[in-house]
Amino acid sequence: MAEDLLIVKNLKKYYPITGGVFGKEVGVVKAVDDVSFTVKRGETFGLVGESGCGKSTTGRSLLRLIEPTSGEVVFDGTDIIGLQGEALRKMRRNMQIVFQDPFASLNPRHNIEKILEEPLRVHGIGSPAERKERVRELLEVVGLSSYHATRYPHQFSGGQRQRIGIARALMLNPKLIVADEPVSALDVSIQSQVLNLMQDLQRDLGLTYLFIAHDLSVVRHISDRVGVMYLGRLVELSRSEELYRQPLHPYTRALLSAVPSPDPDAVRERIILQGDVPSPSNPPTGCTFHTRCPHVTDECRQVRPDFRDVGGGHFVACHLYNA
Ligand SMILES: Nc1ncnc2c1ncn2[C@@H]1O[C@H](COP(=O)(O)OP(=O)(O)OP(=O)(O)O)[C@@H](O)[C@H]1O
Repeated sequence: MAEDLLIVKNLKKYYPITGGVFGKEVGVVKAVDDVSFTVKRGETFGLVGESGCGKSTTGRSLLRLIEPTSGEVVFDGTDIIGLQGEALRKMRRNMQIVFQDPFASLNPRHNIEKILEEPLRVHGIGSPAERKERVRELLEVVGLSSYHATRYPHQFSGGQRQRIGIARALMLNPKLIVADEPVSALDVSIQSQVLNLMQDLQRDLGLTYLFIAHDLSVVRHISDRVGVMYLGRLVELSRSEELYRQPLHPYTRALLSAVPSPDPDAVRERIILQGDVPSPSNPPTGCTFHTRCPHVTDECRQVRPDFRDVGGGHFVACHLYNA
């Protein structure tokens, strides 16, 4: 069995920008622009970056909820980009998503039983009695009770709704869960409960997570490895402890300088990013971060840095680390 459950290679998603009376294509938004990474079986890969950097588009493209413009996505040994019809449907059972806003993703007119049963019905799995049983089982697994099955989404708190979102994702026994900002809408006190639940489920069910967040402190403890995105590209990728101990890319360092350190004696440089994130429809030449980088040189303005392994699987796209 291959170690990598998911291999993403040169993934791109460009959205056309149309204009004029004839709706001609006048440009493109490079939401995801040549992203490559792998996720090992059983690991949690955190994908972080500011709003609009392309995290969600990456997560959805690799589930084929959005059609990527180009690239390769190999899941469990199968390139899923070319899959259609029944083959795609079968593959999708193994890859599920948990959304940020559990309320928006749950049909308010359906009770929990109907919501949770739906994936099983769609895939023609089990008899009505077996499906009912599975719903009750999953409610217990996510820390709710079987009597919750007859209630409606509005009767639950935010944290409970996210537990329901997680139960729905688990109904088909997936191998991979893309968790797209699963705790961002929750109170801080509830966030850690949901994160702990996700970690317990990962251990008990052997799940693999792609965990998307804008907040580096949220992914820190849950992730084995972390990829940092900026303007549609990965700028740094490394094991989680290493990224927090020794961030290399000036963008990662700036993001981390805004996160309070658990060590009160740690002296962190304060980096204030200049200006706003440029538009992904007109990204800067060379290194796309150069317009905001405190270390910018002429080379950065002209030459796009390679995404290089600087040792032990720590990748960075920055001219500061050229050999
Ligand atoms: N359907 C679309 N049409 C055009 N542009 C889009 C579309 N969806 C996303 N974009 C643009 O693509 C870029 C990446 O968006 P994406 O939602 O993936 O970012 P994100 O990092 O997940 O941000 P957020 O956390 O705010 O969702 C943004 O500039 C966004 O405006």
